[in-house]
Formats: sequence, structure tokens, C-alpha cells
Amino acid sequence: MGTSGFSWKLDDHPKLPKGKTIGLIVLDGWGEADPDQYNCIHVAETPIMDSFKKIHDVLAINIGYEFTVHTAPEKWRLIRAHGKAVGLPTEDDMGNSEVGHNALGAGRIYAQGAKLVDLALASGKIYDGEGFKYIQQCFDKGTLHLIGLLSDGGVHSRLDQLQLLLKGASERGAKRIRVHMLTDGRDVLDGSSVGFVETLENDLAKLREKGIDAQIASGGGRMYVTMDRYENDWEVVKRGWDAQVLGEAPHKFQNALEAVKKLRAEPKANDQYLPPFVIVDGSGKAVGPIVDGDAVVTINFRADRMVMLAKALEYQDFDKFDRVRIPKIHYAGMLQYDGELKLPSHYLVSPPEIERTSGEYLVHNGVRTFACSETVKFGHVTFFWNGNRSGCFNSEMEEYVEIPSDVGITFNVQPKMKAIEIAEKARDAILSGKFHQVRVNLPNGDMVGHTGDIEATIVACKAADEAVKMIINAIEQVGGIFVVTADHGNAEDMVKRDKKGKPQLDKTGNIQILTSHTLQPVPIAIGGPGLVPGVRFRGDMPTGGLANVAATVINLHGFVAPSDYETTLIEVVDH
Ligand SMILES: O=C(O)[C@@H](CO)OP(=O)(O)O
Ligand SMILES: [Mn+2]
Ligand SMILES: [Mn+2]
Repeated sequence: MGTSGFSWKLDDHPKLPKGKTIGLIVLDGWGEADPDQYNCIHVAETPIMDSFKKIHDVLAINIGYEFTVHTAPEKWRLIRAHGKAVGLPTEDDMGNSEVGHNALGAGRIYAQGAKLVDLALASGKIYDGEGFKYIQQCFDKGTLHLIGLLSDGGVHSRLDQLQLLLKGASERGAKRIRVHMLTDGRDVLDGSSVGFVETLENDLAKLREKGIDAQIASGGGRMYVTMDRYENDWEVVKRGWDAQVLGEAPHKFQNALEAVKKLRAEPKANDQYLPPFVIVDGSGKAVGPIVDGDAVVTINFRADRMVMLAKALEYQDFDKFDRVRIPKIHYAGMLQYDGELKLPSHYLVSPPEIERTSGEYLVHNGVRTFACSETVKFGHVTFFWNGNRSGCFNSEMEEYVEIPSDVGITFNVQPKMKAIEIAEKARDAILSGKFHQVRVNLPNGDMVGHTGDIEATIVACKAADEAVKMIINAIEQVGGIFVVTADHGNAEDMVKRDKKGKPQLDKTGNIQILTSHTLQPVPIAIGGPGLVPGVRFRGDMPTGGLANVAATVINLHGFVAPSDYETTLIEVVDH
């Protein structure tokens, strides 16, 4: 920190002991909503998660399973996980893993990428920064390439920001612009790609009227092209590289609208998984490969699914796939995506300065931590948790375990994912007695929820509940404490609704499946035999959110939380 007088030392909590083992479980995409057939959490058998909500008069309850859960009515509540509570621009912004885990781990609410980019564009400061000046150096002779998610979902990127950047860059000297678009269908309805392409094409046509040579150059579905994360499957990034840099793809079209419409018409096609395509001119030549002297901007503000491409674009030493040709470019990210790796080294907007996270404090105060998930969510409980930094703070105090995810499948075919494997690792870590905090992310509700497959999502929710049971069982055995919560909603609502909450029908009278996250609150439950009697959720914090969890957990480890953290959710009453 460099601030004089700063100390990592946390004060002892006056009433709560140190040394308890805390099982900290984040259910990804697990919100609370009214029960109906599209609420997969409600439909699924989830006895453990249900038990936390039940009203009981006694502290220890037996819920009819082979172990006892210690809980009580004042040990379950809902917290906010979307909009301003997690640093997003408006209350209409659904939560997501990045902002959710940042808030959970950092204990404070930071203006997040979406908001920071909005502000930088509105004030024009984005054009005064080092990053823009760096790419601007190529505008005279080279092409400006914009690569990213074409969507108004607001999770990874936003179309209006792309539109402003196109305008701003063209007004500041960009003469030749190529957009490499990725279709969404995950943060927005499947099929919405067509409308987004139309909007973008209109904008590009207007630029062309002004004499700027602006076109879409390539595309593909976000889950199949470019936007992999945590190095799960480099083939995804390679497909993008081939189209964007080399101008090669199995599908060639003369315009992007035709491309998206035709590729969507294939059986089982959807926006998330559209195959890669390139746009070619009348002679069949790709209109926009990335070549020496060009500028490249990755327009997503969110980090996880841009880091791999950023590495491919920036690193000299790179062996993840054969890049064939490595263009000499000026590359900038919309944000810097990894604070530890300083990747990319040039960026248009500075990321939120998330520092002094709970993980770092706890390490400095002797709390030994184990964190685990499977690949697709591994960075959530490590990288996002620690404020978008890869690696641990102190490898002697922390152990991070990644269970390899299945590759090349959509998770509705494997809805149990690695939930039990994650729970087994957590169980073993708890029983080993080596750790004070055992932290996991259970991906099922979210990853399967994103497929839009309701039956599979029900299976997924059940699997996550079984994993919670295994972890809590271990906590019971060691006399520990559990904290079970979620990062945002998803599986609790799988249908698009009208303003009154009724399922909305499309033109053909079918319901519209909601693959995205939601605006719903998420549960938090605390319990376990190690919880001091008299600990309960405070009644004076009705608007508590994810950022209040860090102070709560720090308290349960026996410390007073740093004074600038959002307040704790718990109090200790005399018993
Ligand atoms: O898959 C992702 O990238 C997002 C949705 O766009 O989900 P989550 O925030 O849960 O990681
Ligand atoms: Mn999530
Ligand atoms: Mn998700």
C-alpha cells in the first residue's frame, strides 16, 4: 500500500474465537425467486439448501439426513447481488461472476469495468489516455481492429460502448476499421445476434458515408470462438485467431448479417456456439486480417474471457497453439485484465483498483486457506476473489486446487459437472486440519443454467445441493462453521418474463428461454457447531449485499474487519 502507518494486522474480535475451520461455499448462479416450473432450484430436490431457510426453534436441527445441521431462522437471509450493490452502472444490470466474486472477496463496492468505461467515454478521457494514444499511432497507415462481444448484456461488453468508440476513434483519425464480432446468446436472448449485427452494420454504413472504410471482418459464437477462460480449451482461442488474424475460417460470407442468419439456420445452431466465419470481398479475399502496423483493441471490459486472447496477442513466447503469423501491432485492452500479470500492458481505461482484499488480510493474520473449483470457475474463487490477480499471496499459507473441467461439451450433457469432486477436495481439506478457510465455487446452477436446458438445470441444482451436503458434513465433523452463499442468480429463473412476471411468449407462442443471469437476490446461510451461540444476522441491514460478506467472514475467523470494509452482516447477542 505504501500508506504510512498502514498495518495488515486485524484487531481481535471481542466475542468471536479464532482458529475455527470455515467452509465457504459459493453456489454459482443460485438466486432466490418465487417458486414455479421455471425455477429449477425450486423444482430440483435441494434438501440441504432448503433446510437453511426453515424456521426452527432450536439451534441444532436434524433434517433427516445422516448428519445434523446447526442452524436457526436468523442464520439465513437474502442479499443483493446485482446493480449498484456490486458496482454496476444501474439497477437494471444483472449480477455476474466477476463483480460478484470481486465484492465477496474484497468486501467493498468498486465502480466496475462497465461503469468505468461509461464514465471514460462520456467525459472523453478515454481518448486522452496512454492506451488510446498508443493505438492512434497506427491510424495513419494501419487498420484499427475491434474484437469483442456484440451484446448489450453488460456482463462482458456493451454495444453502446462499441458504438461510441467507433465514433470517437473515427473522429480521431482512424480511417480503416474492422470489427471482429462475437455473438452472445448467453447474457441476452438467443437469436438477438441478428438485431445487434443490424445495428452495427447501420453504424458502419454511416461511417462509410463519411469516407471511413469500416466493415465487419469476422465473427463466431462466444463459447466456440475466442472467449474461453482459465485456459480450459485453447482451441477456442485458436479458432478466433485464425479468423481474426489470419483471415481464415471454414465459413466465408460477403456480409455479416447473411453470415449470422445462415449459420443460425443450421440444425441446433445458437448464438453462443456459432462457428467462426470471415467476411470476404468479391474475389474471395478476407477483408480484414490483422497485419503488421495495425492497431487492435479488445473491447470487452470483463477480464476472464479476454485474458487468453490478450496473451496470444501480446506474448512473444507463446506455445498454446501455432499462431502461424505474429503481426507487429499496437494492442490495447479496453481495460487491463490481469493486475498481477499486467496484461495487457496497454489499455484504454484503468481497471478498478481492488486492493487489500480479504484473502490478503487473512493471510497476513495467520489464516490458512484452501480454494478449489473446476477449471471453468477456478479463477472465480482465486483470481476474481483476490481482485483480478492470478496466483496466491503466500504459497505457504494458501493452496489453490483446480479440477479439470470437461472440454468441448455444453454442460447440459454433464449437468453434475465436477460438483462432487470439488466437494471431495473440500472435505479432505477440511478434515486435514491444515486450513482455516476452505473456499469453493460450485458451478452447476450457472453453467447448466446458461445452456437454457431446464431438465438439465434441475439435475445440476440437485448435484450442487449434494456437494453442499458433503462439505457441511465435514464441517460438522471438525466443529467448524459454514457460510453458504451465491454470486448472482441464474437457475432460479429460466424464462423471460413480462413486467408482471408472467412468462413472455414469442411470435410463435412459445416461451422464451432465459439463458442469462438475473436480477434476483441470493441467499446466505451461516451455521455449524463452531458458530458461537448468539451469532445471528443483524436486523438493521435490509439492503445488505455481497460486499458485506467479507467482513462477516473475517469476523467468523475471529477478527474485526478493516474499517473501510462494508459492514458485517452478523452480530453476537448474549446467550
Ligand atoms: O459465462 C460467463 O462468462 C458469464 C456470463 O456471460 O457467467 P459468469 O458471470 O457466471 O461467469
Ligand atoms: Mn457466476
Ligand atoms: Mn454465469
